[in-house]
Amino acid sequence: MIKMNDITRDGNPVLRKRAEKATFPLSADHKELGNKMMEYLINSQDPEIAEKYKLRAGVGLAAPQVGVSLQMAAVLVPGAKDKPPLFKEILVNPVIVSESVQIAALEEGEGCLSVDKEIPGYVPRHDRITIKYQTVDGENKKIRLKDYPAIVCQHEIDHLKGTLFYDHINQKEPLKIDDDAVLIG
Ligand SMILES: CC(C)(C)[C@H](NC(=O)Nc1cc(F)cc(F)c1)C(=O)N(CC(=O)NO)CC1CCCC1
Ligand SMILES: [Zn+2]
Repeated sequence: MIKMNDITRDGNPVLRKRAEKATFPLSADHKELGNKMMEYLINSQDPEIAEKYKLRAGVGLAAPQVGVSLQMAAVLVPGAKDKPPLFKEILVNPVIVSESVQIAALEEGEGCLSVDKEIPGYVPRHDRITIKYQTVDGENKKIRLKDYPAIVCQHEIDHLKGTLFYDHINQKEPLKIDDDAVLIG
């Protein structure tokens, strides 16, 4: 199982590389990697397992964060208690094909499993996006996302381009954001 010490941290060049496109059919190793990344998210959201293995509760994990420069990311956005997840998918070769003019940001700012320090500030993103991606079985999908799931997917797709969340923060005025930006609580 993936544990915290398997997660690459800021400073590791793999986090700043543009990840390689995955080719199909996916190798057994790449399929396994996707499942392991999703398993991390599931484990990390289980209070007992997270406590036992000291896992940070994660909603998304991109392959470069486990040292593999491949265009693949697992996303697991939990739903309300005892409800199914809002969004659960392993995205292969994801591409944002359209994005709203409307800007959105998490009210609390963002963190990252690969960044150990807190970096305050709004991370401006798009409130709604349309993503095209392939599943691990090579099926082509096109989905529209908004609000928190959209933020998570933008954060993960950034990792595949070597971008980290704080690259988007206004260094001079971290808490400055468009007046009409949607703040997601
Ligand atoms: C960095 C960390 C704080 C661990 C962040 N989790 C999070 O924001 N809260 C969270 C965790 C849950 F399990 C369930 C839940 F609803 C909320 C996170 O997983 N990521 C993913 C990451 O680092 N991917 O590379 C950072 C988030 C910041 C904005 C979107 C993803
Ligand atoms: Zn991250």
